[in-house]
Amino acid sequence: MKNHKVFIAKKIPTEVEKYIASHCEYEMWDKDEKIPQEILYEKISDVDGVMLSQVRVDGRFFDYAPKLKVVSAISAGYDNFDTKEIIKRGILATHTPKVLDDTVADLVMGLVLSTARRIPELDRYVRENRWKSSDATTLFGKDVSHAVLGIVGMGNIGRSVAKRAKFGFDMEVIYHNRKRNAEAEREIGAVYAEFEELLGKSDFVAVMTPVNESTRKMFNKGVFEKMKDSAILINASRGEVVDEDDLAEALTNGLIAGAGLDVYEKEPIGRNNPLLGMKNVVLLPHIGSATQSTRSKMAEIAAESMIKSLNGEACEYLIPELKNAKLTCEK
Ligand SMILES: NC(=O)C1=CN([C@@H]2O[C@H](COP(=O)(O)OP(=O)(O)OC[C@H]3O[C@@H](n4cnc5c(N)ncnc54)[C@H](OP(=O)(O)O)[C@@H]3O)[C@@H](O)[C@H]2O)C=CC1
Ligand SMILES: O=CC(=O)O
Repeated sequence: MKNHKVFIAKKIPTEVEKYIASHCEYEMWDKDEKIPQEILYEKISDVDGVMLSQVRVDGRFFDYAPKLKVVSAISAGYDNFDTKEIIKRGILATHTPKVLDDTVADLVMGLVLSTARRIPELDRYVRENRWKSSDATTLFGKDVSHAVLGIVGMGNIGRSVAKRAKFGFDMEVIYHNRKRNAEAEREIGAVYAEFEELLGKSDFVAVMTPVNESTRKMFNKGVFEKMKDSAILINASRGEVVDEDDLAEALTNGLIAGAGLDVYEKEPIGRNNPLLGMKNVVLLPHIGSATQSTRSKMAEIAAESMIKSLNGEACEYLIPELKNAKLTCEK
């Protein structure tokens, strides 16, 4: 008899499903589309653990899951978690940082290159049979090599971006965090800058902070005014870190030159979003960690974390707020 019952709110690889099946009774939402909220709330009514991503986990969620002990996010970001409520209810919460750093950093550099050299725009130009001469100055872009990259949020992913920028493109890397990152300074030669200094110096500003009280709408009109008018904003963190109305205005009025985005205030993006009509913007559908291999590893870690937590074994992937509150998985 298996002791625990869990619900997996998202399709996961078969190997990971087998691993869960060997430890628990389980049910899984195995469709590609997102699970409807009413089905999720029904499915969690008698489970001890749940694995999910991009679902709001708050008091209401817990009210539908009276037996719940563990919630395991298949993502590095856990801004969907109401951490105060999690601590109040004594629930264990885990996430999947680090395993996706290289994959997300590759995509960030992809956004840097595709905005700077206008790759999606010029791909359309060729397909639409508008190519007459490669000498036309109207096709020129900006250099990435040797340019200044300002990283706001030099954490796990920020550091992987910095490595690529420094050692792959010989960029000058500056960064801003609330606390200095000694490892990034020592290993990569990244130089700490105050926020305003970074804005004024950077050719590319890459945002890699979580969304929290200190970062929500951190990038707004006042900030765009302090950036170079030739600068490009890259955001693969969370849409809420950028005021999207102010960004659209800044791009229209030439306060900044372009943007490469993987994340938005509303996802999927609304059909009337003005960013859709701008050719100096490259838009991706929140796919930072979306490779087969990385998503499989994330599901594996999330599953192991859930099972270990349910069994009262040590788990390194507890969210930092629980570690800070001295909560552990161990019985
Ligand atoms: N597009 C995608 O698919 C993905 C997006 N993400 C997003 O990326 C975020 C970052 O991930 P990860 O690198 O693992 O997280 P980390 O926690 O390792 O790094 C976050 C960094 O942001 C800094 N930070 C936090 N608040 C501020 C602030 N107010 N000003 C400046 N810096 C700040 C932190 O430093 P300090 O505390 O010293 O300020 C820390 O260095 C995730 O939270 C998630 O939202 C993650 C994975 C995939
Ligand atoms: O956005 C994705 C994540 O892992 O966080």
